[in-house]
Amino acid sequence: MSIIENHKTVGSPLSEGAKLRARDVCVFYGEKQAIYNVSLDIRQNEVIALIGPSGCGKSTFLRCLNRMNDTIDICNVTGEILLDGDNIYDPRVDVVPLRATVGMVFQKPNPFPKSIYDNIAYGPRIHGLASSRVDLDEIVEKSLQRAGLWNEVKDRLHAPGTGLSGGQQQRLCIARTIAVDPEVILMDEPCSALDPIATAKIEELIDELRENYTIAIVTHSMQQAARVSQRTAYFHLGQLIEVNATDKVFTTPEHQLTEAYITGRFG
Ligand SMILES: Nc1ncnc2c1ncn2[C@@H]1O[C@H](COP(=O)(O)OP(=O)(O)OP(=O)(O)O)[C@@H](O)[C@H]1O
Repeated sequence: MSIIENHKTVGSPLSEGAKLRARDVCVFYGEKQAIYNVSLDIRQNEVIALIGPSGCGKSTFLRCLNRMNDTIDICNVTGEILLDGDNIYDPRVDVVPLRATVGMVFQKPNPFPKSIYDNIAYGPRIHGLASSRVDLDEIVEKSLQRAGLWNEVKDRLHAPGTGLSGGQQQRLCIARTIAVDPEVILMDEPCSALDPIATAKIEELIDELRENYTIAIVTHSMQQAARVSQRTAYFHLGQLIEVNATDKVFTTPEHQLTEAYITGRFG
């Protein structure tokens, strides 16, 4: 029997007082199963990194956490995901406010073809978060400040967002996520399109954001996982193999598959 058929998750996938709890989550694309019975808690104000070889299901699992997989017709999710104890897959849940509370930043910066100001103001307008122009101005400024972009753009708020550098665009997308008052931010390889300097800025920002938000980040870079996260979850062929404190995962992993991956024997 292969290791994977026989595996039991090691580490501590469950915890007290978690912000998000995934229980026995399976994901299917049509007939094909991509995630197998994953149970994992994500704690308040932590950065958790999801790592593993290409195709192991990191992004699929991340997208379960704010029902982004609902946008893929053939995708079917079973199991339970609780946000502060409430099942986000309950049919009564409206995914629009859910995706504001559990926001997402994608691999490639995707600003709207609008001004910097309107990129940030768009969400608060739809969600009715500002009662006046002054309110809206305040949200825009605060979000850009939290995303570490305010000083670079405050004199050109009405210039197109697409005119910013790649790293600035990604911080704009983070500011846009922040503007609708999220509690959790999901990041799917947010630095893979960025140079090392822009990457360092986003990593610094992730560390600052942890004070106010809970963050789950998918990354291919083990150095990045080590730099930004407190816990790391290792996925392999759709299964959660190990979750532990990040320094433990990278120094004394409990599972031989984790060890093989971090030492570069596959992946
Ligand atoms: N929209 C889709 N339709 C069908 N199959 C999909 C779809 N998205 C992902 N898959 C399949 O699900 C499995 C997990 O893919 P996923 O993208 O979640 O992995 P990943 O670990 O994030 O990979 P990578 O590191 O390459 O981005 C793969 O076998 C992939 O081919």
